[in-house]
Amino acid sequence: MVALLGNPNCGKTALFNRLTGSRQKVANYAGVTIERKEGQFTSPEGHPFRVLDLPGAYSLSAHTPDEAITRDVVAGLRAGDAAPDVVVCVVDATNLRLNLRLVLEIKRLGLPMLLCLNMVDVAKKRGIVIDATKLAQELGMAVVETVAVQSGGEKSLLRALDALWPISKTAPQPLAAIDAVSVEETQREVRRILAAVTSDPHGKEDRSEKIDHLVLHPVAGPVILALLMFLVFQAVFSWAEVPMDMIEGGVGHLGELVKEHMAEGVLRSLLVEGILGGVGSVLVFLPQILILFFFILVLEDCGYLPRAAFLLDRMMGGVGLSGRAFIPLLSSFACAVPGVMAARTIQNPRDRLVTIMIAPLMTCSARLPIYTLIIAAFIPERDVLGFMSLQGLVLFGLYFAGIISAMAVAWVMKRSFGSKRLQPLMLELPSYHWPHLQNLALGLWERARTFLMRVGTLILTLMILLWALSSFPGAPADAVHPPIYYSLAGMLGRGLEYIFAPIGFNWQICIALVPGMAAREVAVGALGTVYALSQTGDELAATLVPVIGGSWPLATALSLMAWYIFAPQCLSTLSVVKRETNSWRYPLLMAGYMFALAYGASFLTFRIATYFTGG
Ligand SMILES: Nc1nc2c(ncn2[C@@H]2O[C@H](COP(=O)(O)OP(=O)(O)OP(=O)(O)O)[C@@H](O)[C@H]2O)c(=O)[nH]1
Ligand SMILES: [Mg+2]
Repeated sequence: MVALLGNPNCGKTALFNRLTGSRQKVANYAGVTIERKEGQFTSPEGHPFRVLDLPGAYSLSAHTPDEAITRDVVAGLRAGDAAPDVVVCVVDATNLRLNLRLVLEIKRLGLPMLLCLNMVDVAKKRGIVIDATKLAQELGMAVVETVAVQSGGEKSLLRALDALWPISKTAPQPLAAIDAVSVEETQREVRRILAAVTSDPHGKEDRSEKIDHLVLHPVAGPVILALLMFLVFQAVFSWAEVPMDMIEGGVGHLGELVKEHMAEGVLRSLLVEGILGGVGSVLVFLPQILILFFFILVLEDCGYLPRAAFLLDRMMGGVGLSGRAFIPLLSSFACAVPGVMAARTIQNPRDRLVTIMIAPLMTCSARLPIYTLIIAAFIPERDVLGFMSLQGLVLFGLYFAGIISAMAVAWVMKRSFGSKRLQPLMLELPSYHWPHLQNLALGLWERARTFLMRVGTLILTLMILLWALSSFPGAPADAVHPPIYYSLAGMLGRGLEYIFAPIGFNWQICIALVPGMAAREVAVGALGTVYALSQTGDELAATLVPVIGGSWPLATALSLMAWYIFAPQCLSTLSVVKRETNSWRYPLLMAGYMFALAYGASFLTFRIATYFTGG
């Protein structure tokens, strides 16, 4: 077993992916990997290797939960995991000064070891010269140069691993032996080695500094950040229009085809109303999700994200959150599950807890379909001030409302959890680089795949289930309502209506809320099925937008949007919170406070909107 170890953001995962052909997440900021990941490969000489990718660590005296994973794995302290046979210590060649301390610490473990000077391409470009032979002598281990982002850039590492074969097992020294050496002593050693092997121990870089001068400027910085965010939401609406129309047209066409060629009956209803109506209405949101992720991936890969964290640190400090919370919160825009897990990189346990608790208030991508559906149905396609689309603006507002409420909740929680001390933000600012196209394409592909998998499995299953519940039992002979009204789902919806009528939800929406607990976007699919089945007579199953646009009052639409800003019911988030906090207390508290907020916000929205629209 080979373990890849090193400081955060030095390219361990990129190297792991290159060796094993896996597709673990690689991005240009510290703290991307937060779990141990295992893979395997066969070396050029045919030896089988197992390899571990680990979270980045600054030192073996772990300060955060993700660093602790790394420490425990290399020291062989993790249950069910033997200590690695070989440690490949990956270092960022442009930042040897910072990286060497960990190398020296790991060396004291006494395990067979290799040093991997990664990012030598960047180092060369910047004129940093490192004498690898000398470094190998100084450290007493083989040193290889790699470029983890180029195909073939891992060859030297493979050769070095083959040279170590066969590898015998060595037990690591106890960690106490490592802690015994003082930090000053280690630093002295680092300086001595640096002086011996490099011509330019500082490795200054001006391009990144120049960009930072503008991007981190106290006035220009926040303006740029705001503009960027704004651009993203505009793009989500305007760029997605054509592909969305195409998908919608395709699904509609398919429905027509089925109707033409199948006799009316249960199976046809399942296919058209259950599957195409439900799954199709979720599927159309693929383009918007991909556009949103295109931007997030580009920002991630070029190195802008930690700068944004830096800019927002003061704002977040105002509510008692550390800038460290930025990346977990940002990940939550994709889905709260990775967001909650990314909170492991936060040192202070209270900060970490507050970050976990507010992560689901960030608008996850599963909410995007609901928002855009309602916006498309109720917000006119108009320009504001000549250049902003009103729809994009409303979407921006909804995301913004999520952020503001998260900040408010954080403020309250910080107060009640009783933690006042604020940790200064210590964040490494990686150098900028152009996004790697391959990375980007892979990231988008992964996103599309996860989404389609979800649609094909979870959502499809729920849709079929919902269709069954909505179709049986059938309507009585003297029915005045569409058959779904008398079905099991109809009864459930009408039962829930007692609870939700005060906030303006009709029984159709109430039905959709239930499967929406498993996955929020299912609510949209469910509305698709419910309304397809609600139609009486021979009407064609029209697309959802005109149907709800014609049948809901505006106040209901606004109230539903407000509901989903908080949308308390996401089972996978609650279960990951249970896992990460190791108790039922916090997931229950989370569900409780979010339900209360959702109900309250919807109630207010509905009442105020009803008042103004004269309902
Ligand atoms: N130019 C260049 N870029 C690299 C190289 N290796 C990695 N990168 C980039 O460096 C960044 C960090 O890579 P990761 O593989 O995520 O780093 P990591 O060590 O796994 O980071 P953590 O998981 O946060 O500890 C990414 O943007 C990569 O594209 C390299 O050899 N050359
Ligand atoms: Mg990594």
